[in-house]
Amino acid sequence: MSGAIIQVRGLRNCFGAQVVHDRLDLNVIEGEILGLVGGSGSGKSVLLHSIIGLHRPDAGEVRLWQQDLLTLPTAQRRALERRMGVLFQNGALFSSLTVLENIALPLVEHAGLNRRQAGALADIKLALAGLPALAGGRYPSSLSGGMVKRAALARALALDPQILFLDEPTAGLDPVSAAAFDRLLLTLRDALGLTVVLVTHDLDTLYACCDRVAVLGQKRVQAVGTLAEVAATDDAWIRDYFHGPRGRAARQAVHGNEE
Ligand SMILES: Nc1ncnc2c1ncn2[C@@H]1O[C@H](COP(=O)(O)OP(=O)(O)OP(=O)(O)O)[C@@H](O)[C@H]1O
Repeated sequence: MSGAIIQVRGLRNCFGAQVVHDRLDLNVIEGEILGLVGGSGSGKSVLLHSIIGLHRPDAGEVRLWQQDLLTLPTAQRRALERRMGVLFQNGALFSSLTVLENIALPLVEHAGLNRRQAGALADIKLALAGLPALAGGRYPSSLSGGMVKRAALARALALDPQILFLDEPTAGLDPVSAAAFDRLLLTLRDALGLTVVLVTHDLDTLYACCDRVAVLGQKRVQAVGTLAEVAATDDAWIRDYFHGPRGRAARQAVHGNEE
């Protein structure tokens, strides 16, 4: 792992009188899978949206590859955006398009491919996300939850991003599908050299996939480091989260009973 590919400095986000983030700092290291965790409403999604330029912070700075997305001229901003893939919480696929058309869309719109070329590449992304070719002709509403996540992942990978952002990718999946998604993520990271930022409540995903974890709370990053480092932090929420029954079960599933 080399330097920080994402630097968040002094981030402040407010909605009316509600302060969600205040002087929040975070680094994401190239090649890592970083898990973002924290209680409901701690601002994980708002942080993700701030990083990808969907939400303009009230103060502070987000630098991606040393550049501030929000101050770049449009063409440069678009170029930087193409280096990021995003899987939103509900998949956010267009319901009136087939899965293949959903994946091909960014290739037509942002990479300037014709429909035939985009379709051929979309087929490859579909396979990369572990979906059978037949799924390409189906509409999102006819897919299982796990397949929707994979279709959304295929679309997020359409433009060969270097950073992948995932907002609760395993939410709503049964444990077997969630574990399969975790394995797919690790395979893709290793094969494609991706950097991954992952918002999750899923302790199994954290233990199975993440190199580091950042815990949001009290408007900041309360702790960041390896799972072992973060789990050892003296903080009430972290203690309950990592050392409660679910945390113990997730840790044992990966490490056995050695602790
Ligand atoms: N567009 C908005 N307008 C007003 N308030 C917002 C908006 N977006 C987020 N918030 C508020 O900001 C806070 C943080 O929201 P966010 O969705 O980032 O939390 P989260 O940590 O992702 O929560 P969860 O784990 O429940 O998904 C919440 O109190 C939310 O109501």
